[in-house]
Amino acid sequence: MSDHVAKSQPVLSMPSSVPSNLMPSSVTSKRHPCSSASVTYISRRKLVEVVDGLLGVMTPTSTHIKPSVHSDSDGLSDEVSPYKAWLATCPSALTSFDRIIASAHGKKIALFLDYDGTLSPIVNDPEKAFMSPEMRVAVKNVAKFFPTAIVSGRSRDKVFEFVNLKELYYAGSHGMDIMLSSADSENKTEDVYDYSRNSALLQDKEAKLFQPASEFLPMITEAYNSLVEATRSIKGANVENNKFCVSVHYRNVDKQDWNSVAQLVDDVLKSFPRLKLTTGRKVLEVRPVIDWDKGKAVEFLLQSLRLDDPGSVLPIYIGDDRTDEDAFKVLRERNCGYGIIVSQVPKETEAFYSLRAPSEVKTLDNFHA
Ligand SMILES: O=P(O)(O)OC[C@H]1O[C@H](O[C@H]2O[C@H](CO)[C@@H](O)[C@H](O)[C@H]2O)[C@H](O)[C@@H](O)[C@@H]1O
Repeated sequence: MSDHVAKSQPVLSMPSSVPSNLMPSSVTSKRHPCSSASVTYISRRKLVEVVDGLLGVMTPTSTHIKPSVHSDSDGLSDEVSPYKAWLATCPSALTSFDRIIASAHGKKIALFLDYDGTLSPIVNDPEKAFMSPEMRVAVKNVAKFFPTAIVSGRSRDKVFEFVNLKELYYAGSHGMDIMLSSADSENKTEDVYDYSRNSALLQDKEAKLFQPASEFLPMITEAYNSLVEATRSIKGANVENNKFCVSVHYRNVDKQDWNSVAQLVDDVLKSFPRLKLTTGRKVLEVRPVIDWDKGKAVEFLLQSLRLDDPGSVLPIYIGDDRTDEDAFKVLRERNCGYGIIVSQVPKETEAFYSLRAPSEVKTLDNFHA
């Protein structure tokens, strides 16, 4: 898909949680048009139905979820598997369903979803990481009840192309490209931001875009070109431009060349002291040195959408990767809501709960709005 966002969208005012080094001097924060207007209070029964769907918990007649003895254990019996031991510290969100529902009682849920490895299974070709139609229906249904945001390392356009649901909020480039509007809010004009940050850009009726690394765009493009050139000779290496960050994939590279990829990337970065390197699932991520990550993006979204009262909102973030740990940590430190890690193997994590695979994240079959 092309750009699903009008090119002239204004840049958002930053809420007070934004670090002062990223805060422009003349920001005025006001109620955002997409604030709690789009949030629906729902009954406990409905909440159970929705979260039940979200977590893929099946009704007694359902056959979608396999029993908890897992085929991908280390070959030991289930009683002694490291996975089972890990579940003691990071329990399955499926078996903890009642507890999650109990903590959501009387609150709105705000849902944050990573994309790769969470909504779509990990595949060799990043261009083919499609989300299943069933998953799309599931997310669509959940978003009818909960404000729902996708928080991805992909470019915002790319992840929108995959998810293709206008009713969601999207944060691309690991949260460095946030669009704060959904289809629901697009026609609303009654709540208007004070666009005091940049009068040239902010005369529009709706503030929608927040891009804390916008000044890095030319540098990222330059780094992308250098990385493509530098890794050209490595068979299977693939460089992906995620707008405010760059992914260098080595999933399809012969294992003996992995070090060469890392070395080449490191060499390129020597010319870009304002870019840093992080790692993901068989991917090296090059991004600006600014203090911004998925955790900050979640805080920003909660505050901008007026969902930052822990007494009335329960944020839930589901993700599978290291970059999602920043968001898990924020929820843990704020003592509000839960991180849910998607993993088939034990991992050190800040998440409270776990799910084994996107198939367990999927909601929908038993969801009835
Ligand atoms: O934050 P996410 O939405 O999880 O994005 C993180 C990275 O995901 C993608 O790479 C990963 O998934 C690919 C497709 O399954 C897989 O081939 C790759 O090995 C994984 O690292 C995406 O391509 C990256 O740009 C994202 O940064």
